[in-house]
Formats: sequence, C-alpha cells, structure tokens
Amino acid sequence: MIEDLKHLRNKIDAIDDELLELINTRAQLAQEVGRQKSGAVYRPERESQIFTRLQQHNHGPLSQIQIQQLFTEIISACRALEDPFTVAYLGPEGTFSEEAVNKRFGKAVNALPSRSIDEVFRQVESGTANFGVIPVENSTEGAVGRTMDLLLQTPLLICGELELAIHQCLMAKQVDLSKIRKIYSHPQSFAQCHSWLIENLHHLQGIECINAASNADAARLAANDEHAAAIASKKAAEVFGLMLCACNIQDNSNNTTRFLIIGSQAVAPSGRDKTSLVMATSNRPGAVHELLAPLARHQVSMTRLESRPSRANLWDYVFFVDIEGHQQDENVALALQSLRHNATFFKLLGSYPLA
Ligand SMILES: C=C(O[C@@H]1C=C(C(=O)O)C=C[C@H]1O)C(=O)O
Repeated sequence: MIEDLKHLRNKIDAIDDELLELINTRAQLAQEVGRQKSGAVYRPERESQIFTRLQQHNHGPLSQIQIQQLFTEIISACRALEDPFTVAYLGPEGTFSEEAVNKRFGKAVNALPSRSIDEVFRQVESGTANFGVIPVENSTEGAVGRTMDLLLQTPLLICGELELAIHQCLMAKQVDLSKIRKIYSHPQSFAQCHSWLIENLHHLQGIECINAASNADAARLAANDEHAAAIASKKAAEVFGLMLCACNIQDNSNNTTRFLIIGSQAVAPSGRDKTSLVMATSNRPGAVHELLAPLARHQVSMTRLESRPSRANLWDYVFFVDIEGHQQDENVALALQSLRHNATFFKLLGSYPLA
C-alpha cells in the first residue's frame, strides 16, 4: 500500500517536471510572439480561440471551468512576460468588478481600482490604464445606465465581454443582527436583494439603507461601525475583516452581471463574435422598424435592443443594439452599411469575442 502511494507520487513528480518544462517553453514562445507582433499585448480573439479549443479537447476529470481557470492563469503569466499592462475597474478591492478583472485577465495584471465608472473610462481614455472593466447589465436589474451613457460619448471601443455569477452576502463586525441599525450597499445590490431584506429584516424597525459608491465601499464603511452591516461579496468581507451574517441573499439564484472590457484597440475576428452599436432615428411611425430592417435582410441576428434617453432633446432616444457576428463578416458589413445610411445617428462600439 505504502509502496503503491510512493509509486503514484513519483509519477506525479515526473509529470510536474514535464509540466514545468512545458509551461516555461510556452512562456518563451509567448515572449517571441510578443517581439514579433505589433500593437497591444492582449489579443482577446486569440485567447477566445484558445479556450474554445481547450474546451473541445478536454475530456476531464477536470471540469471546463477548472481548465478555464488554470489556463487563465497560465496565459496571464505569459502575457505579463511580454509586457505587464494595467486594467482599471470600479474599486476598491473586493468589488465584483475586481472579480471580473481576475476572471478574465488572471492575477498577473496591474489592477487599478477606480472610484467610479466615469473614472474607469477616464483612466483608459488618458492612457493611464490599457483596458477597463465595467458592468453593463445585470440579469435582475437590467442595464447599468451610467455605462450606457458613457459608451455613447467615449472614443474607446468594446474589446470583450464576460459574465460573472453574483452572490451577495450580508456582513457586519458581529453576527448579531439585532444590533444592526443601518445597512450600506450599492443601489444595484440593494435592488438585487429586495425581497430577502423585506422577509428577513422586517422585525428590525427603523433600519436605514444607505447607498455607497460600490459594495466594497459599503463593507469598508461597515467595518468602522458596530451598528452597521453591508451587502457585498464574500471577498469584501475578507478584505475588510467582517463576519458573514448571511450568504446568497440575492433574490434570483441565477443573478449574473455582464461586464465589458473597454480599450483603444479594434479586435480581429475570433470566429464567435458579437458587434455592439448605438443608433438614433427620427420620431415618426415605423421609424424603428425601418431602421432595423437591414438586419433581417442580411440575416443578422439581434441579441439585444435597449433604449436610453439621448440626453439631447426631451423624449428623444438612442438605441443600443448587439448583433451576432464581426463587423468584418460580409453580411454584418453590408447590414452595418445600411444601418449607418438609415440612422440619424450611428456609432459603432466594437466587435469582440462572445463571452
Ligand atoms: C502570445 C500572445 O500574446 C498574448 C498571450 C496569449 C497566450 O499566452 O497564449 C494569447 C494572446 C495574447 O493575449 C499572442 O498574441 O499570441
């Protein structure tokens, strides 16, 4: 028995040596690619192709998610050898945005916490950060208005998207909820936990719900107050030394937020892409129908349509549209040409690999 164990462990040691050698050879090749290619280090389309291929080739016992996590870190370390770059996100440390940065870029990036979504855009626009990660919609609460409004104005492009399951927790300096007089959180998080709060805290009269700039900021505030709790991520409880009073308190167990990666580079086709744009049309009967007709004509699927006030004239709207395919695909290029022709305002936000 002991001999069997020893034999198995020797085999594992031999495999680790091989892996070590292979990972370092991979890193050298990535460095060589880095020397040969021009422009940005991060190539979302290439990484998306790598993950698609690995998923097709993976027969377990490791799950697709585990393989994705392991290779995310390998690629992250390889990229950092080429050139470590900076990614701005809605901070402070412990936000879901930070989790989104790690999920997409791995640990080997300079993650730059920013005070607001506006600041994330500014950091990337000014070149302080190479990329930004911003929330764009939540499955329970819908669009993140500020992100949409800033996308309308920015010269930046969308270079990627990712989805993150959002598990909200109630946390405080102590677990005795009867001492709680106020709860801090981000308005989106309060909204995602609305029913839970009513059902579970109804006996606690006079609890004040106070909006914070982010849920990690809420945790920071609760860490300074015996009578306060916060709704935030488990990570935020760790970062700010709080105890978890309740976990998974979001009303919808599938609560998911979609994040966008913004940057200044256009992304080449990966083979599984999406294109985002924003348009306006005149305010007359049938105008929206006519505006979108080229999509059907060129067999392009629309995956999202969202209207927002234009902020120019009263009751004037802009339409955010996501379509399947890359702007370089022939049918998409033809459809975009007609859309541009029909619209009173047209802005392409970018083509990027599907999450
Ligand atoms: C090596 C490259 O640079 C980066 C690192 C990658 C990797 O480690 O596989 C893939 C794409 C790029 O983000 C490349 O462009 O191929």
